[in-house]
Amino acid sequence: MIRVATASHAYNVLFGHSFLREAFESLADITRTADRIFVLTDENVWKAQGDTFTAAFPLPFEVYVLPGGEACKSFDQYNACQTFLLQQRATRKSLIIAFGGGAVGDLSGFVAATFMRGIPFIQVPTTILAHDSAVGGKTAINHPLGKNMIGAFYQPQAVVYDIAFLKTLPEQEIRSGMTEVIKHALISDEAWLNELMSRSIYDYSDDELSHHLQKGTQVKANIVAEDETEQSVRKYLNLGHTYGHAIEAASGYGNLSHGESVMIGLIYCLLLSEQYGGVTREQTMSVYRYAQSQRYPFDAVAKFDFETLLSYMQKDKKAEYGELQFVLLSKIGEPYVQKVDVAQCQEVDVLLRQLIAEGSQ
Ligand SMILES: NC(=O)c1ccc[n+]([C@@H]2O[C@H](COP(=O)([O-])OP(=O)(O)OC[C@H]3O[C@@H](n4cnc5c(N)ncnc54)[C@H](O)[C@@H]3O)[C@@H](O)[C@H]2O)c1
Ligand SMILES: O=C(O)C(=O)C[C@@H](O)[C@H](O)[C@H](O)COP(=O)(O)O
Ligand SMILES: [Zn+2]
Repeated sequence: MIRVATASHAYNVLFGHSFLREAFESLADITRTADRIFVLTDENVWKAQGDTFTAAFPLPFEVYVLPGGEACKSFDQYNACQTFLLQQRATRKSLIIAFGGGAVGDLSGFVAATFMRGIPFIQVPTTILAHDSAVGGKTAINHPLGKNMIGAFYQPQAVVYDIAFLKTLPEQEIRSGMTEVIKHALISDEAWLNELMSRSIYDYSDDELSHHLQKGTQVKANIVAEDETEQSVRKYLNLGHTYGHAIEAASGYGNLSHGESVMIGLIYCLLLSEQYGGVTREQTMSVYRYAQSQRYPFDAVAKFDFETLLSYMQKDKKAEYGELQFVLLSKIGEPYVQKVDVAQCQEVDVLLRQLIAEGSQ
């Protein structure tokens, strides 16, 4: 169990294998005050894991099934959830369960944050990536002009992480989720990064994966306990996301996964960090070569010109007074925030494209 003690609310992240029933029985203090329970999920999750959820969940519930993946983080789906809750006569005493990956979690959290000005919710993550998204209370939907542009900081009452749900994840989602694990290592611990890079992300046993997910969750829990609303150190969790979100948004939400896009952004940030005397080219290359060997889709960068990516980067939530801010590394494990001008941004974009072109020859 990991305790997440944010300024607004403290809660637990429970880890286990096939333990949904026990986990929810242990959360009776939270569930007993709920007049109704509404499970929000998406069609892929419900198809892959709905029967298991239904068999194990110990209380009566209604379910609302959203379109699969990133498509559910839209204004239309947000509105559809609110309509469903109103038609079902949900009240301020109702409880939402977000059963799915980061997309379902982000949308459901925002629905919970705003329905009747806020009702409780519990995260039940079903992806590797959601060791990150289910913790820390960033909830959001996308806008065509930018990723996660509309949202709220709103903490769950608890997170129930049942590793058994990960068994049906497709390869692309293993890759996507492991990016955030690697990000957590990059901002906290070089030895852990090297340990991760000594193995294929596709070969972990349940216990090994659970170990890395708990380490990642702990890194995140420590940071959000210090800075819930991203005034300072929480920005470090955004390593790779300025360029990564731009790639993700430019590719049309859902075409490149979040983690695949962020991995491209991580290499961009390592190249940028080099320019400030942080990491060495050798270190950048070892992460890049590792990511290539794990089939991250670096070729996608060639589909977008720098100006298109820049227009998205300029809407990044870390940008202040018209200036771009990147999270960089002074060394592996030591992040900091740096203002970067457009010319330098472009220079590094060129470097990244060169690296990718050389790598694909
Ligand atoms: N709030 C945060 O702090 C935070 C952190 C990181 C990422 N995010 C957000 O999370 C989202 C990405 O989350 P994600 O990677 O979990 O993607 P996702 O929720 O889109 O899930 C990925 C795909 O896998 C399917 N899926 C999920 N669980 C499955 C399972 N167990 N078996 C089979 N299929 C399954 C989904 O339907 C979807 O098609 C992005 O929108 C990103 O912006 C938020
Ligand atoms: O929790 C955070 O803080 C993060 O930045 C975690 C990121 O992995 C996540 O993708 C987050 O949603 C990005 O936030 P945004 O503020 O850039 O939309
Ligand atoms: Zn992310």
